[in-house]
Amino acid sequence: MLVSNDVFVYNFVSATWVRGTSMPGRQRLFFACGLVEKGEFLETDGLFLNLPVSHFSTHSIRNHPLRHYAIRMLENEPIYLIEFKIYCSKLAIIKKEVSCPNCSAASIFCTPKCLSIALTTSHSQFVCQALRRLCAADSPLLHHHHHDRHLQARFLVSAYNLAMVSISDFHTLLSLQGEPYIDDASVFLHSLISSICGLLNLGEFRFSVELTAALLAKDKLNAFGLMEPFDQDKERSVRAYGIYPRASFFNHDCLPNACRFDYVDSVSDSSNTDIVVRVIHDLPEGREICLSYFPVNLKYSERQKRLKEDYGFTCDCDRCNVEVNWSDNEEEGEVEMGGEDDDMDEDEDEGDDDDMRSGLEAEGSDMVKENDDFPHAYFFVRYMCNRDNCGGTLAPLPPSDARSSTLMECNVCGDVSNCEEMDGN
Ligand SMILES: C[S@@+](CC[C@H](N)C(=O)[O-])C[C@H]1O[C@@H](n2cnc3c(N)ncnc32)[C@H](O)[C@@H]1O
Repeated sequence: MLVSNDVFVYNFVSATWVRGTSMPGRQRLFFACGLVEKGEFLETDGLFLNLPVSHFSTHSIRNHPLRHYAIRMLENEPIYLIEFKIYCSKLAIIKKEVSCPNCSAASIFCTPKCLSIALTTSHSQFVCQALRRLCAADSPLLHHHHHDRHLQARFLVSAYNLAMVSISDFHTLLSLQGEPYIDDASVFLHSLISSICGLLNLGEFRFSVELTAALLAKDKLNAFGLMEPFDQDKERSVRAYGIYPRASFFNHDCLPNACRFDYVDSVSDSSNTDIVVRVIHDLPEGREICLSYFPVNLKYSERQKRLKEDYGFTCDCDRCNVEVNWSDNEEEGEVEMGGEDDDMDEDEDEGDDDDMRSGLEAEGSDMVKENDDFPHAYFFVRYMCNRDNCGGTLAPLPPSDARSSTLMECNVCGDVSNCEEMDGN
């Protein structure tokens, strides 16, 4: 068994997943401790992985430049930040909004009841006052700086509120990976929070620039971005960030064996913000279950840059170990494999793909073939969506009646295709 101390065991559907700390330099991973069949999923139970994002209708989501932060810690009332307002979390779609009477410019709720619940939790007096002051703050630095500074300030207000309303949830947030790094941004944000909130009494924690920097680091390394709906003609942007404490234990791999789905726009109740992680293909016992932190079709240099800058590590996954030896031209070759601009065009590479497919299928579900110049070609053919400008990853729908599904769903555009047809059966 690949686990040592700090082990947590969860049961999901028919698979057992284990989180342990055994790998050198890598911590708290999910491991399959039995065969995990393709499509099986880490089921959100509406508790720790459930992150309601918005109560807007699909139409208004599309037309609203939403960006928000959410913290949902266990059963704590979540906090949602969208642009410069805080939204409640109760319902996915509401007809009429209710504003907080004290900071109407900053916070909106779905019903009066929801507002009254929030007043003792996510929208405490502290948050209400801090938001009012933050909206009124006319710091040239805020205007000067990136728009992200506002979002970070909102995140900090939410995080510090957590320390006051649920210390155990605050502990959970602080237990996530991410070391404090004191730089100009954290110093600026800490003094901003100090100026609008005063000296916070956080019990066992000392309100300090170190703590602010630690919170910012947790956010940076662990927040999940929930994207705007897919639109073939537009670049997709993030509309929400959320911290899902347990889902954030998944490490990254450039050829992931699991991928994340959300159904923000297609589910009409509050579970529309559940995160669902599904494995892409069967996994043997002991295999680490990894996600890709960004679309899988990025080039080696782009992936390394993002992982270094955003997550602070150098990736040495199997795919990177092959691509590190590629010349720039070869790298270009990979990206253009399917056409001019990052898209797959199956026709062009049909012959090669077929060879690769049969070779790898004969080997079982392991995608990496040693001594091959392009061992992951199969992955792109089989598991990358080929819709224009999509770049999503395909995973089978969950198994039903003990049978694996042959339907593959794209985690970006939502298209469902039949893999038997793809295989020509
Ligand atoms: C969302 S957390 C993943 C879970 C984390 N390992 C933990 O123990 O909580 C992201 C961080 O995990 C580490 N990480 C994730 N994937 C990694 C990989 N392939 N190699 C090395 N470190 C990785 C990096 O420090 C990254 O910033």
